[in-house]
Amino acid sequence: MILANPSALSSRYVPRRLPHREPQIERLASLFPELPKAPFFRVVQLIGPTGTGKTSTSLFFARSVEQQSENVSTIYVNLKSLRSRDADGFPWIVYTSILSQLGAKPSRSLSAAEVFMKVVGELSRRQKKLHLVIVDEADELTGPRSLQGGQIVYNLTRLPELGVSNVAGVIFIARNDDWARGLAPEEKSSLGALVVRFPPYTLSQLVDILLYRASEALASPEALPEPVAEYIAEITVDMFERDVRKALDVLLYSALIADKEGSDKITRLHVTRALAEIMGRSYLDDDAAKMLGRTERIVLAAALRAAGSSDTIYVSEQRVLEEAQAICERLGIPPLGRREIATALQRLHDLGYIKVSGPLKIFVNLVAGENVEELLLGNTLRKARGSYNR
Ligand SMILES: Nc1ncnc2c1ncn2[C@@H]1O[C@H](COP(=O)(O)OP(=O)(O)OP(=O)(O)O)[C@@H](O)[C@H]1O
Repeated sequence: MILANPSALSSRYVPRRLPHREPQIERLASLFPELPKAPFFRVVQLIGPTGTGKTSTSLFFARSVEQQSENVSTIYVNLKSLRSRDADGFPWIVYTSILSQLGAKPSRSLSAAEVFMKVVGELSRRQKKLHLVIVDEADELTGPRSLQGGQIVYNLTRLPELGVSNVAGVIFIARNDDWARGLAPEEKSSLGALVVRFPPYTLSQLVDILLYRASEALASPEALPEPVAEYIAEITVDMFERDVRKALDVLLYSALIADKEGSDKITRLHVTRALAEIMGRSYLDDDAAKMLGRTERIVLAAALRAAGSSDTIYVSEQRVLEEAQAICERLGIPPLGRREIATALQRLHDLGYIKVSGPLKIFVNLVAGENVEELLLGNTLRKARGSYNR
């Protein structure tokens, strides 16, 4: 089996190394220089788009501090997974989650404010321990939740003022700076200005990360040839806004497909098939086909033909153009102009049948039955024959 250690590709797994996140880890360490000894309370924000390693970096840092001293203990809350529809109930759930991580039993009869005071009491009671609080998906806190919702940011950032001396700090993780804009003014000011930024990974960084993660999860390094890792990285840049989580999902699915086939390595074809599964391709039926104009039908049929005869997931605009002219010739109609084809491609992109990432990269995001050409071109063909017969 290629996939020797699938859990090493799971989203909860924090790897032993985080290539290309060394600067962020060092910056975090520099913001908490006293750890794992005496605490000096700090509030830090980790900001960056999806899949840039924010959560992993925070947990990696926490783990390295915990390894230096058994007195250090991390409290991690993910606000998305605790999300509650009831804004008033939300802080109660958050404080309750913190309380249970401190080993105390929450009680339903307490209000959110009372549970928070219990958290303060528990922290003060555990003087031998030094805590680091990580609040992930902090974007969930903005707006009414922060104001009506028990002022979670306000409370957590004022722990020292409440007499808690054994919390080293709170790390808030969010996707962009806007999250703080929705906070109440007093909460915003308590956040301070310590921000660690997470820029999206570059293509070559994605390749490095894929090869490293594959080395932990796959049976041998040969199971993921470098050109295939580059191919996954390219797809991640073009289609998934450089989100490394998506790259790892494609790697995991590709490895599963390769294993099912009994292959000893992952190929581009496995990646292509994995991608189709992940993207949940659209399905073209009769009704959907009726919504398309004649040029769009011809161009879509051309893109499907080009994709069918290609060994990569992309086709170029030039290949679509050649196929489209061949179809026009067969239909006995004048060839389509470049501009006409470009407009049709844009509309097909807007409808989600294809994804255009430049003239060389058109991905056909469509599953079609065997009769797809009849579905797309049947009418045009019959009309063309009719006018020919007349
Ligand atoms: N530099 C890296 N090296 C190895 N794996 C990484 C690296 N960065 C991220 N990953 C992996 O990518 C996945 C997503 O990372 P993580 O959850 O840390 O991103 P995030 O920025 O917090 O995303 P989100 O904003 O969606 O929560 C995880 O499985 C993580 O282990």
